[in-house]
Amino acid sequence: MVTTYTIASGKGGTGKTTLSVNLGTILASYGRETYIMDADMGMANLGILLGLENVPVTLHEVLAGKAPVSEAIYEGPSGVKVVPSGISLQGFQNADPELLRDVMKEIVNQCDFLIIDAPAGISRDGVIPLAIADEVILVVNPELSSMVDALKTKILTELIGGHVMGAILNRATLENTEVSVHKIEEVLGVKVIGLVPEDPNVRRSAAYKTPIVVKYPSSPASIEIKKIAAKIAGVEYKASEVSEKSGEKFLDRLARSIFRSDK
Ligand SMILES: Nc1ncnc2c1ncn2[C@@H]1O[C@H](COP(=O)(O)OP(=O)(O)OP(=O)(O)O)[C@@H](O)[C@H]1O
Repeated sequence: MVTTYTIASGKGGTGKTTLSVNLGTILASYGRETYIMDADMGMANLGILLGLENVPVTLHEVLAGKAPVSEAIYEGPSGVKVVPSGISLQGFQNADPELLRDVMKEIVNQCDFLIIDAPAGISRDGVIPLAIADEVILVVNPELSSMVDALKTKILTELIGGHVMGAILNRATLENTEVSVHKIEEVLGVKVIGLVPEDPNVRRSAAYKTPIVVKYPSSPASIEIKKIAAKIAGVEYKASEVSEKSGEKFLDRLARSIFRSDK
């Protein structure tokens, strides 16, 4: 069974951390033992999104050989386990990304799912998460530049022996979408496994240091993230609330506009 997913993109700011935190939270809510690990060690913000920015031990200390991974595991919403990276530059400099594989192996032994939030770009610490995951999921924004960077990341992943499972189109809107799903699938050569709309509640929930799927579970982005998590877990997604069902009507319109054929 696939257990380790790296959420990557190439371009920065596409929504990797947001999706890692929220997918991890939903997978944990299914009662599956789920870990989220912040491999974006230079620009760590997974811990910040969950209010864990001041914890004493992080992945930095683990990768510097100063602490066992068991001391860097914290409990998040729905019982998801979180391994944050530290926010200090010194901590980043002391961390050896080569040890990431060993840390991952230790975690994989105790979980159903491990979600790795990868850094942007193709630095050494960015390449390792692409190689060690069972599957890489690319996060793409509806812009050509984002698609080009995702393509580079896909090529790199395959060069180093990794595998890309699919792409998530994040921050999709009805109005400004430079690329359709068809185009993304054609260019990247992978399936689009989800379409997450631009949603102001993503930022609002970040301000509350709470995943949107917890703070605003019926918001359009939450609904789509739940559908993606259901696909990953191999369970059927069921809209649970009336507001969730009405949110789906908007999402249907969005999907129709973005799935348009532009061959
Ligand atoms: N679907 C969305 N709707 C609205 N805002 C979003 C959405 N997804 C992400 N954002 C916002 O975009 C910004 C970048 O998101 P995030 O930090 O998750 O990206 P990232 O890819 O992890 O960034 P980095 O490459 O810097 O680590 C954040 O301010 C976040 O709130």
